[in-house]
Amino acid sequence: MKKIEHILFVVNPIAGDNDKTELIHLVEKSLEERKIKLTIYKTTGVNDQEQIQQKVKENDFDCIFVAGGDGTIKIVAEGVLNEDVPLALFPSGSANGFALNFDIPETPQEQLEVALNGKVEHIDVLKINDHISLHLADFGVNADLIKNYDKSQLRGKMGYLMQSIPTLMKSEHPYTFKIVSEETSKTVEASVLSIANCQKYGTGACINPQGKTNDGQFEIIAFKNLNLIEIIKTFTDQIDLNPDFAEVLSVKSAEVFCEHAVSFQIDGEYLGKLKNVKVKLLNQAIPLMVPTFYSS
Ligand SMILES: Nc1ncnc2c1ncn2[C@@H]1O[C@H](COP(=O)(O)OP(=O)(O)OP(=O)(O)O)[C@@H](O)[C@H]1O
Repeated sequence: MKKIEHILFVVNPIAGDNDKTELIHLVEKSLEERKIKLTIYKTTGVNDQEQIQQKVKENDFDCIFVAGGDGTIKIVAEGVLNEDVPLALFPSGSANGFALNFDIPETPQEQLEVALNGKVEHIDVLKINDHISLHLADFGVNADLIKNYDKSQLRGKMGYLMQSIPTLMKSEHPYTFKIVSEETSKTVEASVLSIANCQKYGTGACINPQGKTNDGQFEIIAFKNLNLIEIIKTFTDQIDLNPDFAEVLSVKSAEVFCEHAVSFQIDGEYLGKLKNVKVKLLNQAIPLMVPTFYSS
């Protein structure tokens, strides 16, 4: 990586409902000591992607620091997809599932060390219909949960937990999906059909143990039932998913058709009920700062 001279720091002030003043001071002080120029952009929730794109076009940033949750990372990544500027993560949202996949450390000091002295990993990105997915998309019960979470007042993990039982009671799973790809064409019944670029959800559940974020492939995983024991196992260091619980397909592109419209979410954003999605992989499209010990 070339010498760092100018950094853009995108901060979502409301993400995770936590105060980011200390983090901003830490970054300001450290960069000043290193004589690195810093531009801070605080998101407003309106036209953030366009504003960030504009700043990136007008400046020659060497890295973009992002403080927020998965939603903020996505806004930034989508906006600078073709710019080849590495992103560095300061996870501070209520959902930080994407960062969890790259061993990003917990403290802001350590995160800053990765941002400045880590290594660059180029990661795959999925294009699903007209959207970008960095992390995990799915049809079914989890998308229903995200819809219900969005409508509720309670944020964070507790908000998800509170919605889980009512969601399970109301969802009409399992659903029937037809998956068509270069590699295969098959019909599956599933409660959740995941389209996975990464391994882990923000809860830490590893639903795609085979997933590598730079191998030019992604996984489609049909969770045939919501077996509690198997779900608990996804929180442990399991090697593989039980085939009676989940069927995994590794593909390079795919189209998914649903018998009836089913709830769908991408990276935590609910997109409504859909009958069909087309998925294309953009190989190693995003440069990301990761710890030097990280191995994909
Ligand atoms: N200043 C702001 N005021 C209100 N909304 C904002 C602001 N800045 C960004 N946003 C919105 O925050 C969302 C992204 O939040 P992000 O996912 O990063 O954090 P989060 O705490 O995990 O969020 P959530 O609890 O909704 O999952 C986007 O929808 C974005 O438009």
